[in-house]
Amino acid sequence: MSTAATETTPQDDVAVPDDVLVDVRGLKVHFPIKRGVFFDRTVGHVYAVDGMDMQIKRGETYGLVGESGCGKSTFGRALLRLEEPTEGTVLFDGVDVASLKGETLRRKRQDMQMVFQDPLSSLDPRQTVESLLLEGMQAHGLAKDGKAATARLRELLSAVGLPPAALRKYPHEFSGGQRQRIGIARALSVNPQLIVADEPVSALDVSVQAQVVNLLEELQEEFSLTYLVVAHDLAVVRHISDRVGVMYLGALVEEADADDLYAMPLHPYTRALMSAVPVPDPTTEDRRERIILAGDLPSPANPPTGCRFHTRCPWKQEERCDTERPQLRTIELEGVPGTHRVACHFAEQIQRGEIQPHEVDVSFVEQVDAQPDDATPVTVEPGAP
Ligand SMILES: Nc1ncnc2c1ncn2[C@@H]1O[C@H](COP(=O)(O)OP(=O)(O)OP(=O)(O)O)[C@@H](O)[C@H]1O
Repeated sequence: MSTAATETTPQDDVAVPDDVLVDVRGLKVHFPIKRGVFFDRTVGHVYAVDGMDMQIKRGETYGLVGESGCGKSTFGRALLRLEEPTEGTVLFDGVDVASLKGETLRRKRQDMQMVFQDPLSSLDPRQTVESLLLEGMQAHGLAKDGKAATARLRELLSAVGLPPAALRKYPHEFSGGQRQRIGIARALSVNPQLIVADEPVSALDVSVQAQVVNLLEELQEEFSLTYLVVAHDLAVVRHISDRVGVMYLGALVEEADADDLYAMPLHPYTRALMSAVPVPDPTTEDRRERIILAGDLPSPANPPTGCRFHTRCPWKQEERCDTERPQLRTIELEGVPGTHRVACHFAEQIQRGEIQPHEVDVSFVEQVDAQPDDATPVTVEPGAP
């Protein structure tokens, strides 16, 4: 397979194409670690997001995956300016979110909403569903007259598959799946363009997960929504996403159209993550290597030098991996023009099989449970035997 690569850096000064809703360049969110009696001494930083560079296109679903602690949630929150960026820019519809203040920021927030993992903790238990939904609408001047507001509330409930009687109830009176529907209705209530869904189904029973994923897909179609879905679960992300980004210790290591990424993972970390997901049809052709990663995720307060993944990488080569941090590069694979990006010095050689993994147990998975096409999401535990 022939490959060619072009270097891109987060700071490249290129115009944002019309089809891009969110353009993120060199985004960093570092949290100070405070010590001392009055917590007035900064003794270090947690490099939660450390150089994110990506675009989300209008109307697409971008799935962001990675292990717990890699910075996914912080990144999602920073897009909505719920976290202050330390460095870098987030352009939303051409406007630099970091430059907004007061009323302009509040108005922009109407276009960007968040759906959380645990609806119970994100919904005030003392408020009825009616009050929860009205709150955001009123804050943005969308529920001026009572009759129109009531009609809108009913419309929202119907959109998320809840009966009008739900309006008078409190969050604890609903099941987990229903509560997530309320959380989604609340996000929808202000007519956003972008919804950041942070682990939207991981707190739900497996049987309910697919229903909520299907609902998100239906709503996207109906309301022309753009989604960033943040999840540790590759199966959920695969099901719902047009494109997928894989995050490791604060930055993307790989990004591609979902089908391409799953068909041809190029980064060693993506390969390891994927190798832990059961295949739908474990025939001889579909057998694949299971890669066991050595060690835990390093602390984001003390990330490794060079390639962040080098301490666990089964393909690690010589010194360059220890000392030089690889940039995300566009890899042009035959038949897949220019949409696959990877941050690995040796991606092409690994892909061509010129470099083999070492010091790890790489074995073929003989037997995995067959999964139907709309497979139940599977929790990915990198490194699990
Ligand atoms: N407000 C904060 N102050 C200090 N450290 C923080 C803060 N928020 C997050 N962190 C740290 O930043 C790192 C990234 O956290 P984040 O929640 O973004 O990761 P994640 O990939 O979403 O993981 P999870 O799925 O467990 O939420 C973690 O080490 C976390 O402890």
